[in-house]
Amino acid sequence: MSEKELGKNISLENYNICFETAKGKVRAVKDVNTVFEAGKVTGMIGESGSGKSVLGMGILKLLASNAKVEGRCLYGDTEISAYTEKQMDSFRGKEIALIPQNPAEALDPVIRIKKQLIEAVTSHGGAAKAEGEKRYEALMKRFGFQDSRETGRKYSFQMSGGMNQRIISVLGLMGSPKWILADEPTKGLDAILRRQVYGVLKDILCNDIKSMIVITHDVALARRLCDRILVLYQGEVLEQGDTSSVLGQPLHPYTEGLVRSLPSNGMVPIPLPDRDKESESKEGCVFYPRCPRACSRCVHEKPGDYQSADGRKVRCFLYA
Ligand SMILES: Nc1ncnc2c1ncn2[C@@H]1O[C@H](COP(=O)(O)OP(=O)(O)OP(=O)(O)O)[C@@H](O)[C@H]1O
Ligand code: NI
Repeated sequence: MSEKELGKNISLENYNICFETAKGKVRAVKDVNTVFEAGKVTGMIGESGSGKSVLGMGILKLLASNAKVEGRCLYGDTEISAYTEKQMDSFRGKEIALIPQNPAEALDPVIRIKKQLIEAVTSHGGAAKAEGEKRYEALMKRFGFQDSRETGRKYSFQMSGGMNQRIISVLGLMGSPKWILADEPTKGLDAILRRQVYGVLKDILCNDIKSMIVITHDVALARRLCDRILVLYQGEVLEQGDTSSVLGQPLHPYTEGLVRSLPSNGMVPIPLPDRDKESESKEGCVFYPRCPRACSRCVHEKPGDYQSADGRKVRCFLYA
């Protein structure tokens, strides 16, 4: 596939996001340096609150108004973090489309399905109406809606969760984007729906879009779907590299713990933070209070991103 179809690499350089709140500053994303490669699926994993969604929404510039961003986000050589809202508006959907976590929130309950889907591509002066109609028909069939006319007349509340999930996938694909950013596509779904969503993502990967960012708690899903993995903890990317090495032979003690906590590996939980260690240091490694392999250096010094022999980057002094 050509760059025209694959899109361009998304690079983050010294990327930081903090929120100004009544209680002070919350640093949600800290010193991220990474490249999401076009043509690959990159998974962002990590526990709740680790900054996965904030990082994803940062790329798309969909952050709350109290957010402050430092550093750069590039699309190819273009600094999209410097784009105006208007520039971003035509960039989203056309280059990178979001498949949001919650279909119910993404769909407008008072507009019929078909109208919403067509407007997604015609309202920004993008595609012509006829073109939109054609794409709508084709995508609805692909996603298993045999009667696209009947379904198109419905409202989202008249459909099941699984149907709405497929509808927002169609919505994401209407603008023929190069990239998909899927935020927790399987969160809160039962096993059957999870399999369905996985099938939908696989289908998109086989037929339409090769460049994807998938945000998930679900390490098993990440292992099956992703070429590359970013492991987040308290806003930092602690380990990044190919899925097989990161999940197969984890290097960072946190990744090690995550992998050992999987049901298939005996569900050994990661120890909770050590209170004394927590109060001991604020400037050291973020994982220090929970780390079974910490050394004295981790208390007051922040590790950098060290490159391992197989090319992954690990934010841990063990690999300095
Ligand atoms: N508008 C905001 N103002 C203040 N803090 C915020 C805001 N939005 C997010 N945060 C904080 O940023 C941190 C990262 O949140 P984020 O939603 O990215 O986590 P996550 O890894 O996606 O978690 P989950 O798996 O639960 O979706 C959290 O501590 C959250 O409370
Ligand atoms: Ni999230």
